[in-house]
Formats: sequence, C-alpha cells, structure tokens
Amino acid sequence: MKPKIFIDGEHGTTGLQIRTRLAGRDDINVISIPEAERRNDAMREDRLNEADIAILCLPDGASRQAVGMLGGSNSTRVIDTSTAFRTDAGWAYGFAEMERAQAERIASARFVANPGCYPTGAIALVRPLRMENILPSDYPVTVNAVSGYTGGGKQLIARMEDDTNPDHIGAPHFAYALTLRHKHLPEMQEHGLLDRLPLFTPSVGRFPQGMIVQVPLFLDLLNGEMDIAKIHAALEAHYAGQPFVDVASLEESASTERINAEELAGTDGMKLFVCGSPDGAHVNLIALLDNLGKGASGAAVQNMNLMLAS
Ligand SMILES: NC(=O)C1=CN([C@@H]2O[C@H](COP(=O)(O)OP(=O)(O)OC[C@H]3O[C@@H](n4cnc5c(N)ncnc54)[C@H](OP(=O)(O)O)[C@@H]3O)[C@@H](O)[C@H]2O)C=CC1
Ligand SMILES: CC(=O)N[C@@H](CCC(=O)OP(=O)(O)O)C(=O)O
Repeated sequence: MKPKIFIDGEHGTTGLQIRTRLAGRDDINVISIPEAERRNDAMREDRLNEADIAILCLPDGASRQAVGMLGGSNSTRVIDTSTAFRTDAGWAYGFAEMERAQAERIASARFVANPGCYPTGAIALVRPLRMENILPSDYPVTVNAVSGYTGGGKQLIARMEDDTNPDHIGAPHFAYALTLRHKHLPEMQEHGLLDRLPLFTPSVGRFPQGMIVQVPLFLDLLNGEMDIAKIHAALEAHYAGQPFVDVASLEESASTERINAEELAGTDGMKLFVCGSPDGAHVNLIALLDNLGKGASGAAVQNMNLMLAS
C-alpha cells in the first residue's frame, strides 16, 4: 500500500507549494480536503488520523490543535511547518544538513519541526563554525535578511499585491520586527548553538520568492588565528556531498559584485558565500535561498522523503 500523505493547510502558500511538488508522484497517495472545507475540524481530524504522514501548513495555534487531534495511540507521523515545535525536545529539527546525524534523526522521528526560512540561512552559516569552535558561543551574532513577500503567507501577499486592500503596502522594501524579538530567534539561538541571543533585522522586498541572509563577522573576535580561507574550508567540509547546499568557491565569492535575492527562487537549494574585506579584518557570510523552497516547502518534501525511506 502506498503511504498516505495529508497536507493540512494545503490551500495556503506553503501547502500549495508542497502539493505542487508532490503532483505526479506515484509512490504516495495524497489525501485531501476540498478548499471550502479547509476549516472543517471533523474532516481534518479524520484525514489527520488516516494519514501515514501529515504535513501541517498552518498557523502555530492550528498546528498545536492538529497535533492534539491525533489520538494518543495514533501512529501518524507529523511534519509541522509552523514555529510551534522548533525548540521542542520531543521534535526532530528538520534541517537535514545541520549536522551529519540529523538526516537519520529526521528519518526515524515521529515528529519533525520544519525550520523557519530565515533560520535555515542563519543556522546554515553559523552552526558549522560553532561546531568547529571557530565562533565563540558568546559571539554577538547579527543576522540581516531580506525575504520575498510570500514569506508572510496569504495575508501579506494580499497586502503587497492588491492595491485596493485597505491595508495595502506600497513600499518596495520595508524593515520590520523593529523591536528585535522576531519569532525565529529561539530556534536561531538553540540550533545555532549560541549562548547569546542574536540581533536579527529582517526585511521584505517587493518580489514574491527569494531570500538573502547575512551574518557579518569580525575576524579578531573569533577563536584562534582565523582567516577567510579557514572559515570557507569549515563550511565547505561541513556541506561536502550535500545535494541541497552549495558553498561557492572563494574565487566565486570574491568576484561576485552583487547577489540577487531572487536567484534561487523556484528551487529547493541554498547557496552559501564567504566574502571578506581586502585587509582580512572582516568576513560576511551570506546564504541565498528561496523562502518557500529550502526555506519551507522544499525542506518539508526533503524531510518527507527521508521519513518515507526509513
Ligand atoms: N510562507 C513562507 O515562506 C513560510 C511559511 N512557514 C509557515 O508555514 C505555515 C503556513 O504558512 P503560510 O502557508 O505562509 O500561510 P497561509 O496563510 O498562506 O496559509 C495558511 C493556511 O492555513 C489555513 N488555516 C488557518 N487556520 C486554520 C485552522 N484553524 N484550521 C484549518 N486551516 C487553517 C488557512 O486558511 P484560510 O485561508 O481560511 O485562512 C490557509 O489555507 C505557518 O506556520 C508559517 O509560519 C514556514 C516557512 C516559510
Ligand atoms: C516575510 C515574512 O513575514 N516572513 C515571516 C516568516 C516566514 C517563516 O519562516 O515562517 P514561520 O517561521 O512562521 O514558519 C515572518 O517574518 O513572520
């Protein structure tokens, strides 16, 4: 029998993208709810309990509710794309390349928390340097980012695209989370292995999909005699052989004048750059991804595939 997959929230931004990625697959059976019934709790509960894997593409509260709908003895496995369980010890964090053992943890887990889009970039840059003790655990990390507006789901998409919307946003680019307490900080800190809460300054641009996450570093505040080549080598070794994460060569990074936030839109991969000042004093670590690809739906399908293979 083919494994049954249910996407709760399949008519939302992340859910639709997962559905598209699963269309045409004949190794799984996608079970569904008509759009008009998407908030019909009895139907949702029925599908959630029938599924082998449920992928939750819902706001945090509805995700918690969905998990509560699974009876105690039920064996439905869950991938949750919300923020609700990303630092919960009972859930495997769904960033498969975070360390070598993580893919196996995801493959054998019942509950998998898909990472946030921004944390995917930030953790990808920071964690290998923490694991190699290049970056001190109390380093004052700053994370600066821009996202495509689909990152805000149906509501932000409507506000950006529909100029008759009473809450229309006309800005080409805006900064937000100005009080420095964005909901992604706990997972960035925990899975980035950081003692100190990072300073995170996100923004949104007038393009639907794409993301740049930047973590600039002072080399003299790192452990040991550090230079850009050693930092690049640590990232390259960490991601060697990983099909979804590419580390640009130092030559490519050095010769890159601009990075286009939309460059990886529509893909499930992430590319990392290590740039630096000519005097060797500063490096800038940069992650380029699609907020809906490796940042959400692509990662969810990657995790589903790992779970199905176990
Ligand atoms: N967009 C992105 O780039 C990313 C999103 N995520 C996370 O994925 C999750 C989904 O986000 P996104 O797809 O952007 O959001 P959307 O608002 O686009 O979609 C959410 C979907 O869930 C439905 N829904 C809301 N509440 C309930 C409920 N109580 N019961 C049943 N269905 C409900 C909505 O229906 P309705 O239309 O009726 O409101 C909608 O179809 C969120 O937790 C988000 O934080 C994670 C990473 C990146
Ligand atoms: C542009 C934008 O608004 N982005 C969203 C995060 C998108 C994401 O990763 O969502 P979850 O962590 O909720 O899963 C935000 O900042 O709230």
